[in-house]
Amino acid sequence: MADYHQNGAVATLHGISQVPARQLEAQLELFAQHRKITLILPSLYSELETPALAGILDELMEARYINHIIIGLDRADADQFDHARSYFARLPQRHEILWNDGPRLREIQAAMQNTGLHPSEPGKGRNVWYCVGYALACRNSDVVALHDCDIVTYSRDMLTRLVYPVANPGFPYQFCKGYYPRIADGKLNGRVTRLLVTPLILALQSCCGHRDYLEYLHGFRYPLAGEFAMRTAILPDMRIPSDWGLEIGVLSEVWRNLSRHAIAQVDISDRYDHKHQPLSAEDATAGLSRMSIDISKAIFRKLATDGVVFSPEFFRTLKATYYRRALDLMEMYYNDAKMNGLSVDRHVEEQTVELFAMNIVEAGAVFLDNPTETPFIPNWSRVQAANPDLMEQLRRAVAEDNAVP
Ligand SMILES: O=C(O)[C@H](O)COP(=O)(O)O
Repeated sequence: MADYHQNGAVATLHGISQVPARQLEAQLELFAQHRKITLILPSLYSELETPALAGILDELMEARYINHIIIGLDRADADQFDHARSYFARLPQRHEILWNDGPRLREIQAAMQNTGLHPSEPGKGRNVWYCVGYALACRNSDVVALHDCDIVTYSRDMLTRLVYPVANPGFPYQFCKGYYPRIADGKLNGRVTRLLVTPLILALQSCCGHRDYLEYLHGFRYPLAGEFAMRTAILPDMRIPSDWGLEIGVLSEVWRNLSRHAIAQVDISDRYDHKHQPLSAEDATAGLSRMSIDISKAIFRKLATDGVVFSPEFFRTLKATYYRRALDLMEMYYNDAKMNGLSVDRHVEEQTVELFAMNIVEAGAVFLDNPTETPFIPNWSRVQAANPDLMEQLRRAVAEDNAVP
């Protein structure tokens, strides 16, 4: 049974739903006549070979309220790009593929490198950043939504609910983040959200005292959800992290740029499952281990800009506080899972918490040792100022790549 609790930090739009999904969709189709909606899909070529993306396309074919779909394609050679073009051809909406590894976009990336504004590392952040630049260059959208391409439990109702709050002209929201429980095969998932982000925020609240930013972050029911929608007008000023801090980085940018009254989160599904990354306990440069370090750094950096002073002693105390909080939460997750007929492996969860505790100290050390590190890719307003032609070059390059042979 869904509740209707509001935490006061950001508006929460629940899934108590007495409104049939098709009715919500019909309303959205009306709003979409005046607020054009673009969907960004950051994808790896390998995802085209999965049933998850095929299922997403089946659903998107019926999403008539979407005006334009922009697919950011990473790790594809020429043959794979050709295959991607025929793969996505069944979408009835206008759509283009950004072939990030193709010669035309490579040339643009090289030109960007000369201005010193190029994203430092490849990955989802860079992919999304180019898609955002292309969406702005097209000048044909009022709302932009984004979601991952590995969602196994996808239905277009998720997209409808995600977009609705920013497309409805009667609502004040400029940014909306999705939330849901990550459960599958009788298991409680969402390991980084449950075992790192929530206890880390609680520990930081204990160590730093009250901070509006921490209260805001804690208000999100699934802060790592990759599903969000926003008014296009806020995109040019948004800096996007190139590493795994993408989701937290976007929330931080929204906190900096918008009033709280303009921010919402929405229940988009009763159940969510996706591709699971390995924990990668042996290798801190991969899997959830790397993710936990990038996310911790993203939060520390944001707090530093809010005046928090860090030291090695602080991080030692934080680690101890985090560990205690995480163990307390583990108990709660365990009992919650049990009562709902789900399972949680307490031993594995505890090992995960031990790894995350070490990674918090590691992230703190990296933060202290690299005071000038900026993993943010510059926002498009700055890129426009540095190179006013770039957006148009990007638009032309994508048009040529996608032109019928
Ligand atoms: O959301 C998360 O916590 C991470 O993406 C990991 O998710 P998983 O445990 O469901 O793989």
